[in-house]
Amino acid sequence: MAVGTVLVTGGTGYIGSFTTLALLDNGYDVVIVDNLYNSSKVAIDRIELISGKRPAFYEIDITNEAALDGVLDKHPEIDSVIHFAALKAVGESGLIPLEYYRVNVGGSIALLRSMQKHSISNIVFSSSATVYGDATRVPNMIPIPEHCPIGPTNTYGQTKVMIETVITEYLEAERRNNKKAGKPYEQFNGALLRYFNPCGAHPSGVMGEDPQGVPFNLLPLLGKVATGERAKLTVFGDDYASKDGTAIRDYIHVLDLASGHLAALNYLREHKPGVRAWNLGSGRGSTVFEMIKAFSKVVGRDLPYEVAERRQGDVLDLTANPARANEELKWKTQLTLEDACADLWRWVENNPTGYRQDPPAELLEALKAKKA
Ligand SMILES: O=c1ccn([C@@H]2O[C@H](COP(=O)(O)OP(=O)(O)O[C@H]3O[C@H](CO)[C@H](O)[C@H](O)[C@H]3O)[C@@H](O)[C@H]2O)c(=O)[nH]1
Repeated sequence: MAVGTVLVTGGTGYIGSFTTLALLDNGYDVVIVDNLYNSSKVAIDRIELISGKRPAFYEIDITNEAALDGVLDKHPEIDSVIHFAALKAVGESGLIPLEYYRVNVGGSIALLRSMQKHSISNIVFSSSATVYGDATRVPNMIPIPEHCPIGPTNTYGQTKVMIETVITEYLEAERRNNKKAGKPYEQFNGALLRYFNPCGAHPSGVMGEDPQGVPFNLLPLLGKVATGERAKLTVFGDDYASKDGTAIRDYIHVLDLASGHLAALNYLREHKPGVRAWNLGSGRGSTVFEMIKAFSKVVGRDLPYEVAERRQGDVLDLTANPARANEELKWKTQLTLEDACADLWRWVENNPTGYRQDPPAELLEALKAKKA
């Protein structure tokens, strides 16, 4: 029998698909809802290829409360939710803020309302380190602990803060109201997972990030330079107060990030802590130049770049203090930057069009041999 059944919203996306894989590999059953806006259904085939298990899937928009109700009616076995479904492009969020609030905040409210109607009371939420904004504005806050003051610098980050607030106030009210009425209340629990910079792919080379449009994150762009799809990388600013002038981020392998979700879910179920935020990062900062060097090394040649102006809204340093997750969730990153670069390159080199083509036969053979 399954350990439990989890509704994963946005489960065909990059982090959602890897978390689904981690859940299936650890005895959970999974039901995915996703509108495929920035993802592909093929991710489900790859999850099955690797895990031997297929999650249930419903093509549903997170803002459609009636449709969510329908899925929860059909799956009374669902006892927890991991919520990824959202729009996530920082630049775009400033251009169409209403759409970001409608989908991200409105979608989360629809989900919580549907959960409430179906007495599902555990939620793990995909938040972001972007809620901290420029942590260098506060003395002694790098590496960033969870008590660092919140201060997002863009609309996308603002939606994450608002969703954290909605989840917190909702769950705390449920606990309070039920306690007052003499009813059980400890079942209402929430994890706010603030991720730093997710990267990497599955080591098999058959599963990775497959954004539908033009990527805007550093590592996917470096991948495109390596395959020749882009002539060079543009480095956004070399006049930051870092050792080489480029900005510092805490890059975390997507497999580690996925296991962080599993650890948080297990913690909620076991310890019933109410609502709690955890940073998911490695605690190690790397500059843009260090990333170019690390990725060039796995590709086997120097990747071309040019330095341009800083990108608007970028901050000097987003490095996690992951001590709380290390201690409470008994979770810490296991994989290195070199692992992430090697796995990303294997994915990109073998699947230049992402999920739009089958992976090479030799990768499938290797996967089969490994499973046998
Ligand atoms: O072409 C590029 C792309 C990025 N960078 C630099 O590389 C670093 C990382 O940039 P990413 O766009 O990969 O990541 P961000 O730190 O900007 O973004 C992360 O934080 C964001 C909020 O700040 C969102 O949460 C986003 O999903 C998450 O990946 C930054 O210093 C950026 O300036 C470049 O130099 N050139």
